[in-house]
Parts: sequence; structure tokens; C-alpha cells
Amino acid sequence: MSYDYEVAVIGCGPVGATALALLGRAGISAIGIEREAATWPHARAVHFDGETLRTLQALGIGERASAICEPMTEFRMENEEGEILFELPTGQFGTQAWHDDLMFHQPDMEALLREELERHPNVRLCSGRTLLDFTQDSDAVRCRVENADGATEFITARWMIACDGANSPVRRQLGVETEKLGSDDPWLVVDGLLHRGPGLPGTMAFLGHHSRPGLWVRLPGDRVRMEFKVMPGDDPAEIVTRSAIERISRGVLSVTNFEPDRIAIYTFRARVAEQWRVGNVFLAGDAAHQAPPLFGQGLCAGMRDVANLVWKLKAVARGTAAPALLDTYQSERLPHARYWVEKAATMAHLVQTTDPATAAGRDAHIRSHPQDVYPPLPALGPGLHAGPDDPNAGQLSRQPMLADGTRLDDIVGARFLLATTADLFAGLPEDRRIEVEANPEIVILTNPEQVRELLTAVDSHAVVVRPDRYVLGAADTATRLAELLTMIPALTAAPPTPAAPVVA
Ligand SMILES: O=C(O)CCc1cccc(O)c1
Repeated sequence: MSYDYEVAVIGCGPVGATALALLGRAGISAIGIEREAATWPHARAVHFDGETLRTLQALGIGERASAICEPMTEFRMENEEGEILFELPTGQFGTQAWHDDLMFHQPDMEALLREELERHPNVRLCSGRTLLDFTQDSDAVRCRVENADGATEFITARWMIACDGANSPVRRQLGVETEKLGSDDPWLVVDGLLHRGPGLPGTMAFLGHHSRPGLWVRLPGDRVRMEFKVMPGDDPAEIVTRSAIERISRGVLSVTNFEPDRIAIYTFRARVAEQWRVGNVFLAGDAAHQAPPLFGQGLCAGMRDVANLVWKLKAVARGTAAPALLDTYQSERLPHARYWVEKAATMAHLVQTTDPATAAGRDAHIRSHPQDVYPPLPALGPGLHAGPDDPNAGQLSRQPMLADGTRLDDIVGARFLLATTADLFAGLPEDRRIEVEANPEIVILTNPEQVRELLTAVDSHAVVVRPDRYVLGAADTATRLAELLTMIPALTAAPPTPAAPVVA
């Protein structure tokens, strides 16, 4: 079977563009089909975590992305009376060798991603084209696409990644249902420039005001975002006026000091698609999961989706892994994303209570359990790792920053990493050692400066990390390490069988 491209990416917002850029780096031929002729001029997402920066680093744009972000400096929650219920430390370089929390203006970030796409001749972004429908068989997906001039054409691809948003036409055509995890609540989102006036302190505040719950977010430059719960009795036409915004922001966004560029009512939703893979079609980003913006994980989760998927597509396309590896996309990513959707829905429920007695109970609980506020990072669901018996398996690995300022991923690239003590590696059977050393998909590091932090984190003498930076497993004996290595597809895959794509 021949096809025009190995991958068709439907929808090229930040998640789709990242998928295309990762495919570009991986040398996989891909087309992006984007309905809009130009990128949206307004922000939707505003927050990346350190893991996302690591994905951008893998694209070679980590520093440039970081330069257009502002680190979060303070994250707190206050109640109706202005009492601070929790304040989380922010602003530090974390385990990913980037700031843990970074705020950005989405149009700037999308421009950077699109610029990156230009560098890859194997990927092509087609804007102003709409996927009308598609069919698939076991070999390929056939897309019927409408061009800007109204003409239709057919594009075939071995796989499709649908990054086509919360309303995902692809998900609908597949008949995939979504699981609802919280209530649907209308909120007013206000974005703009705060030219004069201090705004609220810090970068991120959950305003647990039972009279009108809200969020405060400071963005790079003069940009700010505030979100307010729409209350019973609000007049939808009045609530979006500048004087209403001055009133409900308690004067923070006043008519004279604040210039809005987006005022919209949107619905906080918590949803997870029940199936993320149907044949050769994969759902990613908002097509697969939607969370209220508490914890700012919506886009981060979408970036994780495509970071998880693309290295697997490459391995299967190049014959270094069996096609069954692609089944681990849903099994690993769905529970992980669901965790964040559930946590965000729970936090949204707590923040937006409008009953004073319930709010008082919430405040008392947070005062006595401040450590419960920020959820610990989840592990991947079952898949290509040694969990659940190995507590490190399926967890995000750390990224050491070396003494000369090099980030370790820049040495590892998009490969498996075996970080180990020299002694443990020497204990492997010789034929296994030679095989691992000869495999171009695996980097072996034994230099103590490079591996110390990784080994300390897993409290072991060896750790295997996947190309998406998740831990495959840790080992303390040569026998266990040899077992772990058998899980690396490139060491066990059958010989390649893929048909060569015909690049249009
Ligand atoms: O309101 C938004 O869109 C994001 C809010 C946000 C950003 C970063 C961290 C966080 O907890 C919430």
C-alpha cells in the first residue's frame, strides 16, 4: 500500500504544530491540515510546565521558547476576605532543567512553532483547508479535504493524528464518546493589557470569593488575564462590558487602565475521550481531553500526547518496533490525562463555590491540609515500562543540568537512555553489552557527573529512560538490567516491513 504521507495531522494549533515539528525532526513525512487561514490572534492557553519546555528543547527551540515566557513568580489562593489560603513556591528551576511554570502569550508561541516547521522539508503545513471526512482500512487513512478555493482533493496517510480541538470533527466521525468528569460552568474570560495600575500581586491567584469566584493570571509584558464565574442573575450582554469588568474585578481592570482584547464567555468543561485510537487514527490534545484551566495543564497534556506518540510512530515506521507499540499510546496517556482533568475539575469545584458556609469549610480544610493542594505528578498508565512493580517506571525522569550548562537531553537526543554505573553495565553478559552499545537507538552514559542525579532520583544503579523522557525502569543488578533492556523495542523488533511512502 502506498500513501502520500506517513502522517496527516488534522488541526495545527500548538499541539498539532508540535506534532508536525516532532515528525519533522524524526524524518517522518507529514502533512498538517488546518482549517484557519491564519493563527488565531488571541490566547487560549497561557501556561507551560518544565516538561513542556523539555519537549520544545527536543525541537531545538527550548531557549527561544523560554525567552518569550515569563516564569511564574507566585501562585496562591485567597478567600472572600483576602486571606491567603495557600502560597506555593514558584519561580525556581525544577527537575526538568527549566522553570517549573512559565507563562506565555499563545500567538507568540504559535509563531515560534510555525517558524520551526519551515525548517523541515519532510513536513508541510496547509492552512485554509478543511477535512470534510475520511475513511480508513488497515493500511491507511484517506482524507477528503476542501481547499480554500472550494475544490476537494484526497490525501492519504498511513496514520492520522487528530488535534482538531474540543469539538473534534474527527472524534465525532469516529463516534467516540467522552466521559464527563465535572460540572459545566460558564465563566467570563477577559484578556488584555494592563497599562497602568498594579493589578494583583503575583502571577497566578485562585480567587475563592464566594460572591464571585475568579482567577488572576499575569502574562508577559503588560498582559493579564482574569476569569470570573458567571453568576445567576448576570445579564450576558452587560457582563461583557468594560464597566462591568471594572466592577466585578473590584477595580483591578478599570476602564481607564485596562485595554481588553478578548472578552468571552466560555464553559469550564472536564472531559476525556473514551477511546484515543481507532485503527490508524489517534486523538490528541483537546480532541482527547479538556480540563478547566485550574493547574494550567490543558495544553501541557496535549504536548505530552504528541511527545508520547511521535517517537512510537517513528519506531514503527522505521521497523524498529512492532505496530503493537502504538496501542500503548492510549493505555499510557489516557489515565495520565484523566488524572489531571479530574484534579482540575475538583479544584474548579472548590474555587467556584458560591455558598459562604461551603467556602468556610473549604478554607478550614485548606488551612489544615495545605500539602493536599498541588497534586503529585502521576505515572503513565500501563504500557512500555516496568510498572507497577517498579515505582519509578512510567514516571517522568529528571533532566540533569551539567556543570558546563549543558542539559542532558541535548546529549541524548530522541533516543533511549541507559544511565548506569560502569560496574553494573560491565556485569551484563558480553553479547548483550555489545548489542546495546551497537544500537543507534540507545545512548549509554556511565559518567558519574552525567548520571548521578538520575540514579539518585530512582535510588538505583541503573535507569532506562525512553525517548519521551519517561522512565522505562530502574535496576540494581545486571540480571534486572538485562530484563529491562529486553523491553526496548529496537533490541527485539522484527525486521522492518514498512512500505516506502510516496511524498507528494
Ligand atoms: O486561566 C488559565 O487559562 C490558566 C490558569 C493557570 C495557569 C497556570 C497555572 C494554573 O494553576 C492555572
